[in-house]
Amino acid sequence: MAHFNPAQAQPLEPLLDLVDVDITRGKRQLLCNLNLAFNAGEFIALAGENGCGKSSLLTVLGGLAPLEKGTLSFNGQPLSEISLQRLADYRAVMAQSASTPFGFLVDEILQLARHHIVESPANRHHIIGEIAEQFDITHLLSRNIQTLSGGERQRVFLSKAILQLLPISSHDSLEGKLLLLDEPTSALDLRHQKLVMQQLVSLSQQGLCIVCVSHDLNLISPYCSRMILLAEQGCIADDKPENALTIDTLARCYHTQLNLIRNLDNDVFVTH
Ligand SMILES: Nc1ncnc2c1ncn2[C@@H]1O[C@H](COP(=O)(O)OP(=O)(O)OP(=O)(O)O)[C@@H](O)[C@H]1O
Repeated sequence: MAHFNPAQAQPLEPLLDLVDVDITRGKRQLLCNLNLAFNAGEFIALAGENGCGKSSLLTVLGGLAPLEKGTLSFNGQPLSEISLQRLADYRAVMAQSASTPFGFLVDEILQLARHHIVESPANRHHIIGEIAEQFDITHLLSRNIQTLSGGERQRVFLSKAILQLLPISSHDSLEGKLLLLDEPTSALDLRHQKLVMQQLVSLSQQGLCIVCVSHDLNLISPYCSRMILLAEQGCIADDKPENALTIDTLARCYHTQLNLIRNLDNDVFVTH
């Protein structure tokens, strides 16, 4: 896969540009006058307390919910003007409780992810096989999705979202594409948490922009390139994780006293 170097890239505009956006759900204004820009090759963690609007923001970023106020452009074009069919080539979303009401086989679900891509069956089989190996689901390919454990299912739906975006040729870059993940590691054991984080870093190094909602700050901090903390109806920190996470931002986010430990590499760890 082509290697993407963000330092060499000189994008004229961000991949995703959010200007003065409000998000309201029911009678509650969740986010107000939000301004954010996301670029190719970034791995961005999105954190904040329960109910602050992370999933709602993700659905807006993915073009799955209309904008009430503000503008949102994707690759320089208003997101609302891009058809869902075309959007499927450029952005994939993994919802918090991704599931299916039908008893598909895992392999069938992964094949569905590439239905919009014109490629040979052999190519499709090869790419699915590679991703299945990377996310440790090869042994699950012939299983009924409804019989899988929570963590197994989570790895299948994460693989599906990634397969939707992978180019036909491994020589093509993932630059210009966006992966939106809502708590993709919440059901994973330690080995699979680490495996998923390493794979996400690798994909972002190939140019993919990843926005990942997570409550597990200690898991994601050493891997993400940027951390956004949502609180007080907006973004209260947007920086490298070691700068975004402070006693003050954590207290504003979670309304409780938390402690921070820094290691020699300046990685930060949050403790109670
Ligand atoms: N359709 C809806 N109607 C009314 N309220 C809604 C609707 N959708 C979401 N909400 C409310 O909006 C708030 C934000 O929800 P959202 O799912 O975005 O939060 P979140 O930050 O992702 O939370 P969590 O960490 O618990 O996943 C919540 O209080 C939720 O109850």
